Amino acid sequence: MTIGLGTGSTAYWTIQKIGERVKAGLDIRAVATSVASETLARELNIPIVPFPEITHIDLDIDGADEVDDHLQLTKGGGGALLREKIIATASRRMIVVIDAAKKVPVLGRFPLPVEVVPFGWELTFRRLAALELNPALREKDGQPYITDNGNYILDCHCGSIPRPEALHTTLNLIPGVVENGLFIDIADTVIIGQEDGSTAVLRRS
Ligand SMILES: O=C[C@H](O)[C@H](O)[C@H](O)COP(=O)(O)O
Repeated sequence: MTIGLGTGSTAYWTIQKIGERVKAGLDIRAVATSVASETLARELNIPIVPFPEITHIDLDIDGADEVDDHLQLTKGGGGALLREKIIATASRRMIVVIDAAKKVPVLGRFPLPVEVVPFGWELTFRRLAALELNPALREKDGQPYITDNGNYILDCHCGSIPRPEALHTTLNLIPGVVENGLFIDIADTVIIGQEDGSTAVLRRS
């Protein structure tokens, strides 16, 4: 199988486990959704397949920042949303792993990350502000945070998102927006780790 490796503190453990199984003889190859996850995979001797050789991706396993009742997701808290969405939408199946605190009835408690090109980002910022999305430029060490793709992130403190499909379309039609963190109709299965150590599984109907 060809496996998509997610990004973040939850995906980290998935990659560790896959690394253990590869060491024990599991025959898979992988594609990573961030520089950090690719570095980790290489350290664990998980074979990384170059893009020209990929004909299909069987399964993508990733974390999320929020999951709603319809299995729509918010992602990008770690800044990897663009690569994550490219890999997730190219995969036959996507499994999302979260802890129970990330399962919400309606998205919006977690700020929605929007990746934008640095050129004229202030204009893009104003477009988002005009939509009352309350954007904030993500920073690291007092400088704009730079994604693996050389872009900026605007975190939108927009509150409840009752119609994520509509917001997703609105955002991606704005010139300067590269991608947003709403993953619509992409996740097939969500595995929720509960505080008592058990898991709950949600599946797209
Ligand atoms: O950009 C980062 C990704 O979308 C992560 O999968 C998401 O932020 C969840 O990360 P974590 O498992 O660290 O909470």
